[in-house]
Amino acid sequence: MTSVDVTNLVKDYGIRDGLRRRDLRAVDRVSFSLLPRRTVALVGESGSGKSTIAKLLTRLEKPTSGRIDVRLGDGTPVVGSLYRRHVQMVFQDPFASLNPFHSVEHHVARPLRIHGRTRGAAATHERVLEMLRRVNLTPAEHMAARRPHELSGGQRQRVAIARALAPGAQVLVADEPVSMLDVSIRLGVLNLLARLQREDDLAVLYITHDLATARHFSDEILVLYRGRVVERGPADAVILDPHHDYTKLLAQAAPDPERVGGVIASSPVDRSGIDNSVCFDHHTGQWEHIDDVAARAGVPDRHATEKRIAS
Ligand SMILES: Nc1ncnc2c1ncn2[C@@H]1O[C@H](COP(=O)(O)OP(=O)(O)OP(=O)(O)O)[C@@H](O)[C@H]1O
Repeated sequence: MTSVDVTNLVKDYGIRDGLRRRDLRAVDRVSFSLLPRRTVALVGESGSGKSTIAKLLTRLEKPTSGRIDVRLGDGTPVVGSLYRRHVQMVFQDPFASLNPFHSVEHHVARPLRIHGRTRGAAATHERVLEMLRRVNLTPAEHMAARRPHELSGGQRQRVAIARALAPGAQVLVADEPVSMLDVSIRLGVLNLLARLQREDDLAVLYITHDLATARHFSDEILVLYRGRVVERGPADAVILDPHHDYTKLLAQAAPDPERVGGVIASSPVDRSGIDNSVCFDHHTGQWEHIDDVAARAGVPDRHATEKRIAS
């Protein structure tokens, strides 16, 4: 069982501003923990920093500062190539994330070989079929021989999930995993992720625009606004009793929080006066300034976090 502690994560990108260059802070002192069998949802609009956090967790980007500590159940740090095996990502676009020239079998077999999970062609083939059955891509022999263009979006995303789990991943970062899929099949893919999570004791970070699925499929929600966490707490509390003006705005923009696919409106809404220097924490029932949250996060208290999330 693997868990992740993210502490005061910061990511600055150098951007061109007219003739000058300046830093844009995409992620500002974000802290959270991912625990086995638990899902944390990161919600926020486009540009709030969600994908940047996913890239930092999966080492596609390097943090400017802050820590990401991945540990096994006994506390052993997960580093180097083991990190890549343990922490895997499911991307938003199942059309772009699979290579059109390779078969389904190739996509799932590759991580098995790279991470030394199977020995020999026969064992690898068997494991590929097993993974395909686990994600309900059957008959597995038939599906293994298909190429991505022969599959629907939902089937492709199942291949992407099988590929992510093949190396024995314990931490799954799912970046808008269903937003490009037909609304009618979204629930099926999310239910599949939930089942795999239970079976493999996965720690999941679920990144989404969709408050309804965030509520149904996560234990904890972090609301991100311009790189900072402005509200956090148990999923129901954040959605049913939002405190921060930004969360309220998201909840209003989502037409029906009970309906899966109730996506946050992408049209511009008035954000004047919204303050991302304060965060409401439903666990403590208190508002805190980001400087105070960040100062406390520097001294992580895992036990308290676990107890809070479990309660
Ligand atoms: N490589 C980059 N170079 C410069 N700026 C970047 C880069 N990647 C992201 N940003 C900026 O960082 C901020 C956060 O972007 P990010 O993609 O993390 O947001 P997001 O919430 O995931 O949005 P979306 O849902 O559209 O992916 C944005 O202002 C974005 O323009």
